[in-house]
Amino acid sequence: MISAYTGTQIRAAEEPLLAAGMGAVLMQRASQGLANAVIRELQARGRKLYGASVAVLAGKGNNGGDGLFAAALLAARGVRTTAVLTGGAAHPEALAAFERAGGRVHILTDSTLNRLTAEVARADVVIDAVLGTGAKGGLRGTAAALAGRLLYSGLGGSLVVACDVPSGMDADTGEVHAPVLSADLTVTFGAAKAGLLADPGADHAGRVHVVPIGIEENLPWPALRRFEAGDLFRLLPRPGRRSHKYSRGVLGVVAGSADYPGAAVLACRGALAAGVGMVRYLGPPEAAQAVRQSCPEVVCSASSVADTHVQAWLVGSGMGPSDAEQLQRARDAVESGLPVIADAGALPALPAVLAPHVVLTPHAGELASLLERLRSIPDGSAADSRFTESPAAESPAFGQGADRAAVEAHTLGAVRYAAGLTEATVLLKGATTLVASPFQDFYSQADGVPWLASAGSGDVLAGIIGALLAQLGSDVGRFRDAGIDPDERWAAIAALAASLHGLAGTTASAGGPLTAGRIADVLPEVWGKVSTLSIRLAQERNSHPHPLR
Ligand SMILES: NC(=O)C1=CN([C@@H]2O[C@H](COP(=O)(O)OP(=O)(O)OC[C@H]3O[C@@H](n4cnc5c(N)ncnc54)[C@H](OP(=O)(O)O)[C@@H]3O)[C@@H](O)[C@H]2O)[C@@H](O)CC1
Ligand SMILES: [K+]
Repeated sequence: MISAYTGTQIRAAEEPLLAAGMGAVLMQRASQGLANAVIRELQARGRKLYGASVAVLAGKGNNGGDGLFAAALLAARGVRTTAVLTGGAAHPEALAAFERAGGRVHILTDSTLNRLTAEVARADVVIDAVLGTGAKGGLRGTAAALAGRLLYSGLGGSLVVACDVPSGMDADTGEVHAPVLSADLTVTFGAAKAGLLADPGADHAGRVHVVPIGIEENLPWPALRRFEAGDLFRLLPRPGRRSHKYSRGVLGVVAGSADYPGAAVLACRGALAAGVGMVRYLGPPEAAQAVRQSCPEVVCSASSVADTHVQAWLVGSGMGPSDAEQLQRARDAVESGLPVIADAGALPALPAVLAPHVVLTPHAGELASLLERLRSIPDGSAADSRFTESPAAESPAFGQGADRAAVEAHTLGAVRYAAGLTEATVLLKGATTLVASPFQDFYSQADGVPWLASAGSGDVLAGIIGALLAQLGSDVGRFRDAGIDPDERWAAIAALAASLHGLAGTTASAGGPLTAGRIADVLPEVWGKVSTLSIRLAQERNSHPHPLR
């Protein structure tokens, strides 16, 4: 499991060490880790250190200090190093060390902007050390102009390495203040920052590499977590010798419509591939017919929710506002008190306030609509009072209303806000999938590939979540043993499903396009390989000195 923290949490964890006079030691560890990472990248590209060129963009704070100390270490190894001071001043000791090591220093001003842009663009490696966790907002003035020009003209073959965070990215939330240099690699100190694991920050972070600096014991409960293969291996269900189809979990599926029978098929295929003991499908004849043809394993009927014995429900995929009977079933499923995954068409039809065992799975547009609907609920309901108390309500993105772009720019805030308002578990689909529990536990999974953005992919994900809810929903001990609060297991289950879906999508794509049905086809094989994968990742971690964790 990878744990990520806000910049504020990291700074608080540093505090006791700073008070003990260890600030310089922390910086030395950080800059050594950064320099090592740059050396590894150059060597991986077959470059000799002697003669390679590194440009460091250094702000006036400690982030710039890390960059300058790292560049000094590189200069001592024969790397040609140039520092561009973006804030006039620089961390004094780091600047002195850099100059002693033979680095060249330039001050960024309006008159040096053109020349320095060209010089930086020629470097083999650009270290972005303008702003770190102490930043307020994004790059300003000539620093913004330099970044803008580098982005506009392209950095050619330069490798961009962000020091701690890409400058202009909010370490807490992943929000970005343009212009931000997109990094190939972010070398981050102490622990991963939450913003690196949430879009749009993750878009700019590249690979994330954590350098331990000795604050680990002071870290609090993480702001965000990410499951890895080993966690999947530990948490995914496996049938016992005496298991039977009912004990392994039965999922009820209320999905599809006469217009969209395919959604019902894909949801059922996702569920079957994710190990559920049995699927019972309820829906209109057109969709039931399609399900029977594609999935003879599924038991189809037109009965009511009350008459159908299951452990969990999947509702909403492929349903529209005019599918009155299906929508009533969706509401009945939520009323039943059983775990529910509510997707697509069900989202606008459910009560405003739900419960943690209801998992909502909107994409950004659907989440914006949901937030708008909740905003318009009259009469100071419970949801309304939380709206004004929520930190996200202070954000211009949500205080004045939400649209798709606002949600995409503030994914972590949006998902947190939605979970708080609805009291449900909310999974926001995207390149990085975020899950928030109403108790404010967060997961981020990014196991997939862009090809997963295809029609029907979300229906398969709904099926996988439903299958895991049916199998794991009552298995409180499994989560407690893994250090997950049992009350938070719904978010963990949704994150596990998102991870499986991403891994299966990656396998189904094999570097090229995929169709949604293929995700379900390869899922059993991916599930089987999770244990092998977890062992391989553990081996890689042991051979790699500073893994992301
Ligand atoms: N604490 C430690 O011991 C360790 C810290 N570490 C490192 O320190 C980093 C945090 O350092 P930091 O706190 O100095 O803040 P940092 O991110 O460099 O920037 C703040 C500076 O920039 C300024 N500024 C602010 N916003 C601005 C803007 N938009 N545009 C322009 N300027 C802006 C602000 O000045 P102000 O405006 O407040 O006068 C201030 O001078 C952290 O990310 C990690 O890399 C590691 O070495 C481990 C040990
Ligand atoms: K930075």
